Amino acid sequence: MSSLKYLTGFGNEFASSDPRCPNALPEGQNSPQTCPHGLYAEQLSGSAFTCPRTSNERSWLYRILPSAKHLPFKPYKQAVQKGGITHNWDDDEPNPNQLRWNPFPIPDEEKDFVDGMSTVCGAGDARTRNGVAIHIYACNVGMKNKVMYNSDGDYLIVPQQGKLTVKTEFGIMEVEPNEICVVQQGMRFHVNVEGPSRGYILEIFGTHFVLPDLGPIGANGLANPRDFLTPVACFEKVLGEFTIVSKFQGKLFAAQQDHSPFDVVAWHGNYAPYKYDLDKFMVINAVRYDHPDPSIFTVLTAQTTRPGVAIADFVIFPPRWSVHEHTFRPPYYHRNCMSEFMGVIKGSYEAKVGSKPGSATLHSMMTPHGPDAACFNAASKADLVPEFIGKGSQAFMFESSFSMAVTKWGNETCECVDEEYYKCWQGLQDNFDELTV
Ligand SMILES: O=C(O)Cc1cc(O)ccc1O
Ligand SMILES: [Fe+2]
Repeated sequence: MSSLKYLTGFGNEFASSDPRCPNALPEGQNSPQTCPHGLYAEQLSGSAFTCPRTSNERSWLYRILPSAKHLPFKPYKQAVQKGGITHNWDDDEPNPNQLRWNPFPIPDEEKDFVDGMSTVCGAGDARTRNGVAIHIYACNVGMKNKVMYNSDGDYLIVPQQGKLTVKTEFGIMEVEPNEICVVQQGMRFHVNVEGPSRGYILEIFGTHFVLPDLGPIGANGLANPRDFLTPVACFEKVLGEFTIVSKFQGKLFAAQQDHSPFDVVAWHGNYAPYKYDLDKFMVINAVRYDHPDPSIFTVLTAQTTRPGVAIADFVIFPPRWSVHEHTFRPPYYHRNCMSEFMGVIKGSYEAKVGSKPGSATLHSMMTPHGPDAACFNAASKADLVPEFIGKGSQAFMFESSFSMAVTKWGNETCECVDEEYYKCWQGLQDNFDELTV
């Protein structure tokens, strides 16, 4: 059981001060002539200064040394032979096929979170602040004196195997599989792992995740704000060589500094990392007939400027009761004007018999998909008694309004593309009863 403490709530105006150094938060103002304990004041802005209050995000950090004290950045090369991070969406030819990846391999050789990250697909642009990228991480050692920050966007991290200890400037979070965390643009973070670890990352450029509106659902439900956990201030004063890796315009750069960036003694504001336990999701569904759209399972959404249209939604398929009458209960067959990237955290996904943890699928814009033949045949004949589905399972979807390109690594060099995927629909029979026409 972890002894870490957290602040509760989504997007609150938090304030946190490391109890080892009392009264470190300046009172009544953000930038006193001299800060308590000789600290430096530093603002981290997550939105334009002039954003409306509802979307204005910033935090004030009181730290031993300002982030500016580092040596110049130079290009950083990930220790990978194939793959790695890219925003080059013309890396390969467009691929409209139904795609499935067998569980992404975890390397045998030592690899940390930064070097173990490769981009599968994405679209849009970090420079013009509108886009999305999906990455896989597969690693087995903690980052040594290496610390990362993302200048391009926010990371929503979905661990599938192995607990992550994510140390940030704001404090430390432990994130287990079936939990997620969000580390926003600019925040320095360090990832420690306890062994072979793997997961999925949704990156958004240009905005931040919010909770979806609830409309007629009312004031409560889906992911409840009080279940989001933000770390508390926890500083270290460590002198020594630190490598700061910056992801900037889709490329990595590294700079050296002689002190730990985790030297924030106190902070306040509403721009802070958080984690969420997917088991806390309050599931809503049909209780009479028909299969609702999966938007009912949205945990977090990153909206475009078009009302209701997301750069990306994070959607889960949690264990739940299925009670619909005279209904084909699994997902319907469909073609979507959105891109659907799905992964499996544990168990398997209800529409695909035998789908495996650590695997993924991509059904791109207008690419037809739906239950495989085995699922269709079973569900068409099933006795429609109330049934608890997905016990011990958790699948999820990153759904995006962007038409995503698959990278060369995603199409080929990851070496886990399931070339047979299309076959799962080939067994579907023509059941048309011509006698009734
Ligand atoms: O394709 C999928 O499996 C995801 C999905 C699930 C669902 O319940 C309805 C629509 C949908 O796209
Ligand atoms: Fe779908």
